[in-house]
Amino acid sequence: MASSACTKPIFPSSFSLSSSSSSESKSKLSHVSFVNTIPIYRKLSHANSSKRSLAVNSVLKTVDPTATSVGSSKSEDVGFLGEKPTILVSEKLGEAGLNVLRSVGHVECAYELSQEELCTKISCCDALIVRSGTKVTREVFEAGKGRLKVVGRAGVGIDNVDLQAATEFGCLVVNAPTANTIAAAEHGIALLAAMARNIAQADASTKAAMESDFVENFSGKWQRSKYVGVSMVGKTLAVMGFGKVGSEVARRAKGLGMHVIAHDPYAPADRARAIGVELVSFDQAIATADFISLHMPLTATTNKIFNDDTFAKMKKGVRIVNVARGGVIDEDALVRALDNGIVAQAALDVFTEEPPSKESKLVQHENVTVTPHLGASTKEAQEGVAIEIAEAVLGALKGELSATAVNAPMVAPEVSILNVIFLLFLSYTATAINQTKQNMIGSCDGQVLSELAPYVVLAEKLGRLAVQLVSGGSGIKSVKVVYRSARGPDDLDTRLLRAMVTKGIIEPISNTIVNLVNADFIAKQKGLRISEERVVVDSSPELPVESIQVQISSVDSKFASAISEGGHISIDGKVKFGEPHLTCVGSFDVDVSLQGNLILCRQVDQPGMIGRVGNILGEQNVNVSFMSVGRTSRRKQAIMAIGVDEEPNKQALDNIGAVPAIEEFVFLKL
Ligand SMILES: NC(=O)c1ccc[n+]([C@@H]2O[C@H](COP(=O)([O-])OP(=O)(O)OC[C@H]3O[C@@H](n4cnc5c(N)ncnc54)[C@H](O)[C@@H]3O)[C@@H](O)[C@H]2O)c1
Ligand SMILES: O=C(O)[C@H](O)COP(=O)(O)O
Repeated sequence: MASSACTKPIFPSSFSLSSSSSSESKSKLSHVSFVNTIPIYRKLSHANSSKRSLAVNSVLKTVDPTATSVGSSKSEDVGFLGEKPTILVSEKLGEAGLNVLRSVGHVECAYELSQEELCTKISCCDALIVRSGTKVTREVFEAGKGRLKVVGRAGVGIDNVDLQAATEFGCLVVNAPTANTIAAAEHGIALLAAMARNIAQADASTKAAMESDFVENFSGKWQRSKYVGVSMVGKTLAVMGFGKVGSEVARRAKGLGMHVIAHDPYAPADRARAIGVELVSFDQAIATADFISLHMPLTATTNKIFNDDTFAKMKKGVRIVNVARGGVIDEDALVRALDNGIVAQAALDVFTEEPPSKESKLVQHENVTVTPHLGASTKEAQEGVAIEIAEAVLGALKGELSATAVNAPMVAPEVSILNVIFLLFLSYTATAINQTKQNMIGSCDGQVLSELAPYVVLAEKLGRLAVQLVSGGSGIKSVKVVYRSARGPDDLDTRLLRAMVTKGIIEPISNTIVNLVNADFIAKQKGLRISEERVVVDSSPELPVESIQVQISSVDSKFASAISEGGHISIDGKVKFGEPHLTCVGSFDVDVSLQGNLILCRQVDQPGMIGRVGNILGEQNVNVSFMSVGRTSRRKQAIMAIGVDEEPNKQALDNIGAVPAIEEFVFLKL
């Protein structure tokens, strides 16, 4: 059992305020010293109530006016006041990173802890550093309550960290997203070649023959004909997920003389072109590939995306490599596909359950090569992630904003209205956002949140809708957000709204949590250019924003009517009666409350359409919440926007598509 003796926490567990205001006209918030490690957005001036601005206090020193005593383990000249931080490292971390941590804190390396041991130790720690093997559950955050300030994930995937719990307990989670990219790509290529040439099987057979008492001179076991492989040159490799790792795999496969295609609905086409890779649809990729290499994140959309249906569409004899996440493959379906020969071989570094159970038919399958999640395990990558994460964790402990923060902390409402804004970023659903809004707004003293809150919800929903209108195979590169407002640029700070549009666009297509801290960083990392335009309109300056328009350029749309005359996907929204509404799709005016889900149909304007679609939905017990029709002119083209509480099943959607007057339709989740 782990020791439970604790040294003093480096910071008190609650915020303390030191007010030194001499002028009533200045906000008390500008005089607050936050005795914590939470990145804070500080309100610079509140003197002119019509001018509201947010500013990032990028290196917020943690000044505790009460902390004056100097103890023997004080850490000075490194940005910490009070005791040195205690940092628990629960999985092997590169020495260079450990040295960075040791230079400022007490570092304890304790590997293979049980959950109980981890919970005991964590109550004495300010920071925890893990890889993918430690499950950082709600219980861990509960045990670390009041002390644990930051969890550092020395790698990319954060699926082993309960982000919601981290957020609720005010614990920042940071990762190291770039330092192991090359290692993962190299491992993908290593598995590809090993699989094509049966390296693992041949190695095992040859060694087994040497150990056997029954063979002499390898008689019958020098299996040259059994392990004839396949060549890679000239073969088609489909890279599924053309992000950091996928594009490096593609680059290397080109060097091996392979014909490389890629599927990634959100990758910029010019990045693919630059590497000489053609972006294709999912079906085209899997139907034409001789080899398929998986590099997408595990999200609700990609979960078991390789299943009986998709294996059936593959070329017989295809070979599959997975160094992404086990969950993107239905493992039972893969066993079936291997048994019936659709998949000739698979090489897997990752599994739904890690380590897999002893009974796993997949791991035991003779045509499967496995490694125990070694993608990131090179000396170089481990040194790289160790330094990257050590710096991120120490920065977070000093109160610096981290570009690799994947959540944001929840703080007491009385601290700052600006901190409350973070809460909106933590809310994954509209309901949660609304609840948060209801719970928090009343207790806040500023106006920034209360006036922007409904627009924050609108901005995220417009982003979420717009990205769902992009058809597969085309990359999103450029997004423009147009704000129509009666206020001048100085009176409207749109960073929060821009971040929410970014969140709405990115979160449905990745496993990245976007917040105010990391929105611009994530957008840049994904090659997404978000530009903004403000149009001054003649309306009430009481409203911060009259309407928001989200445009996505140079992409095809699943719903052609969403393309405006300017040639881009374009949707507009407004806040009406405190609720977000969709007011324009492409060139069609509509008016539908953005709640639940949405069906957009284009049809020839004629009587009876609302009834027909309403009946189809009603038959499937789908409740229509709102409906609006916008048309070019009488009896010409019209768009019907239908808000629905439930998700219609396939039958209902097929029936809508079969209505003769309906020319196109799309179902969108809000
Ligand atoms: N085995 C290992 O040790 C190891 C090491 C590093 C990364 N990884 C894993 O590899 C994966 C990729 O990592 P990365 O750093 O390249 O991430 P990334 O975010 O840079 O790239 C992921 C790409 O997948 C794309 N994508 C999202 N949804 C998709 C879909 N439905 N179909 C196709 N593409 C889709 C995204 O647009 C993005 O371009 C992650 O799952 C990560 O956890 C594993
Ligand atoms: O997500 C990642 O970074 C990889 O899967 C590596 O995980 P690891 O740090 O546990 O090797």
